[in-house]
Amino acid sequence: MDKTILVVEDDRLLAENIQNYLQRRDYEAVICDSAERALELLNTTRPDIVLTDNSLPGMSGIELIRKLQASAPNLKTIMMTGYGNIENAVEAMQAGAFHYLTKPIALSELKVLMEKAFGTLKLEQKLSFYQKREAENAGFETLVGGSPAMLALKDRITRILAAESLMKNTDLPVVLIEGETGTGKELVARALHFEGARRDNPFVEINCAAIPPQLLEAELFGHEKGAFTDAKERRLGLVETADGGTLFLDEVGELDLAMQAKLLKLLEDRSVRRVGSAKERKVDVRIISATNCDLEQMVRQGRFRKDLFFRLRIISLKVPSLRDRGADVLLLARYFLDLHGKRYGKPNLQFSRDAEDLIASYSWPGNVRELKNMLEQAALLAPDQIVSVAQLSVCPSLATTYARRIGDLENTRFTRQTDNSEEVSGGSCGKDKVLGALERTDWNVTKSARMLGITRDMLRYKIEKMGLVRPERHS
Ligand SMILES: Nc1ncnc2c1ncn2[C@@H]1O[C@H](COP(=O)(O)OP(=O)(O)OP(=O)(O)O)[C@@H](O)[C@H]1O
Repeated sequence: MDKTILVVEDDRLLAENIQNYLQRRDYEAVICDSAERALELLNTTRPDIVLTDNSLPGMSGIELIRKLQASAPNLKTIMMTGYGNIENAVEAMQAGAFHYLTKPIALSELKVLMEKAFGTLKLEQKLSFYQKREAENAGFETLVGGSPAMLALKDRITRILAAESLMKNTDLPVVLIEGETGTGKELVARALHFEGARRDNPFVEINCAAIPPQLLEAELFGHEKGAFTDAKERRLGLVETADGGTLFLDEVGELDLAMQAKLLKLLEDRSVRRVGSAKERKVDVRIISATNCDLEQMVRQGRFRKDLFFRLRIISLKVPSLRDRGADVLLLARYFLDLHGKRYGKPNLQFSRDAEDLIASYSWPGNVRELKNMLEQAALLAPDQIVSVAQLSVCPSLATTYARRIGDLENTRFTRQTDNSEEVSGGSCGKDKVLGALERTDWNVTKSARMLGITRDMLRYKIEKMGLVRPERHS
């Protein structure tokens, strides 16, 4: 990386001193004596850092920083202020400066600051590299499926994106994505972000069910140093991290009422207050949330705020369950078998006829995720090119269904009904019930799964997804 610094200083001697010092350290240093000239030089010198004095003839250094923030936000600016002129330093930082230096300039301090600024730039470049890589796997085409239900969903997403592209600003509407667990809600959220106007900015996700309520506020809104015992440093929250981009709130139905009130405030004021701070900070985030709960029912039960529900559901998307996608089940099964097969060095894996029948007849309570995970195991363990029922039966719940299907049609119907029940699908937002069952059975997964009417695999998945941890016993 070429490291170029533009020094804006009308004291010629000082400017040349700084230039010589930086050049001796292998930096490219260009000097100029006014903010206006600095702006002209931007295109030709393409600096990474602008080091500027404040009192310049014409436009001030602070004004220059403001202009640079607006036109070249990736650039790092550093303000040089007169000794004791702390107001200027504060103003510069508020205008978006990376740092400030007090005059007389200590060259050793300048060196440390340059290293720090270039270190930050490198990290940011790395982040944007990861972001680009992530974007490649997050577009619209990652949503496999051609069933009427999926085509309707894709059509709705396309229409939303088309309408958003006509918007004059990037203040994109809030979206709520509903659907059973594992149906692809996160994939839909990513498609909306990476196909939309905010695609070059961060996509930050948080699973509201996986973080204990007492930690969630600091995680989302950040905290100041010393705000609580473990707050050794000031930390940005995820909302601020997502500034300019999208904040994806997964399992939003798991937020408790106190956090719901804070989220509502964020949606209304577009600002955050870090824990331990009195200051509100403006943020520009697009909020997409997802849930497998029946939020309307939760509103009726007083468990979810009505005003928040309406705020979150400006645009609503429903992702269909896998069992309602007809031939997509096989399409996805072949897609995943191929995907995992290639990963494990087994290209050209195929299903036997029976295996396809079985896949098509099972009700997939864990939806696409269950299918994908099951096929990873099948691909890994496949002894030859044809994947038969025997390889699929590594998934106990599937084996049971198959056994029932061929032995007892009545039972199959029963299984399907059970699998379709709210409890299995997570449609009634089962965290309390899951926890209740686990507590009653002393965390016996088999017994709890039976009690809940779901498979053991499904219960294990839910435990992991909901971040449930068995409490330690105290003797
Ligand atoms: N239509 C699809 N095409 C390809 N892969 C899919 C599709 N739908 C889901 N997947 C894959 O299935 C897995 C689960 O999807 P995802 O995490 O988006 O589901 P979810 O609805 O957000 O789940 P949860 O409610 O548990 O958070 C992911 O690995 C995802 O890539």
